[in-house]
Amino acid sequence: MTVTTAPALHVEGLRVARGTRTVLHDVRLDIPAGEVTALLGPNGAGKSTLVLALGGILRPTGGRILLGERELTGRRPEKVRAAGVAVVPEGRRLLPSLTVRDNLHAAVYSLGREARRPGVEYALQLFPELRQRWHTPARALSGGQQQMVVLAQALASRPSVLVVDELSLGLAPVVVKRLTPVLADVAAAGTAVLLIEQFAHVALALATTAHILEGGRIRFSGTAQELKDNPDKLSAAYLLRTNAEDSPS
Ligand SMILES: Nc1ncnc2c1ncn2[C@@H]1O[C@H](COP(=O)(O)OP(=O)(O)OP(=O)(O)O)[C@@H](O)[C@H]1O
Repeated sequence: MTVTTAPALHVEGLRVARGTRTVLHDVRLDIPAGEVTALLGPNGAGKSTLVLALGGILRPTGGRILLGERELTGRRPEKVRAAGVAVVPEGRRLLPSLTVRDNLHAAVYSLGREARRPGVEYALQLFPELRQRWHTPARALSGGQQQMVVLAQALASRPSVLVVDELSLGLAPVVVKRLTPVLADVAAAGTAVLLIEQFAHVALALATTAHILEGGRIRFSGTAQELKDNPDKLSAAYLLRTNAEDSPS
């Protein structure tokens, strides 16, 4: 596989408010090309807020977001996306009455004419199962297939950076096992992948570097191996759950 050197995403001193309350304080993260970085943390830690800020949906009140040398802070979502940062927010929905084909075509519509077809082809190489469901309306797909289309939509733009919020939420372990190698392959091909998970085992199995966000602050940054070797460093007990049956209902 050809490894390209995509720029890394750098987050420095990021501060983000929801309403009048600051929920992210001085967040610093590097998301390097060519690997998966995990961001773990309990409910309400601010993970989804960070994802929305990275995607340009929430405007930071302080700090910077850089793609390589390029300033993305305060840019609108379409500009962020055009710069090469694809964000899959938690619970992203497809257009239910549109087919897989039309959902994918809608996602690549804003790309240049030449990039559309190769983008869709690339996404279908990663998820060949979608060819069999090509003319199926999204509402008739299983949860796992819907998540595949959502990831395919993000990957069809061949992003330099892919941010995925709660990949495994609501999915059966067998489906998660199907999806996670795709993220590993995408990273191995040179993309910077940030995987946000409430359940540590999924993310730590893929990640090189891991961060723990708690109360809107980064409490740990180190190797994923360090967290696997020292589970006590995962400060919230439920981060240690090892399968979906343990998920809080
Ligand atoms: N729309 C909103 N308006 C005001 N406060 C919000 C809003 N959305 C989230 N918050 C608050 O911001 C903080 C961070 O929430 P966020 O959703 O980013 O956390 P999270 O780590 O993604 O948790 P979860 O896994 O539960 O989504 C929480 O205290 C939450 O109550």
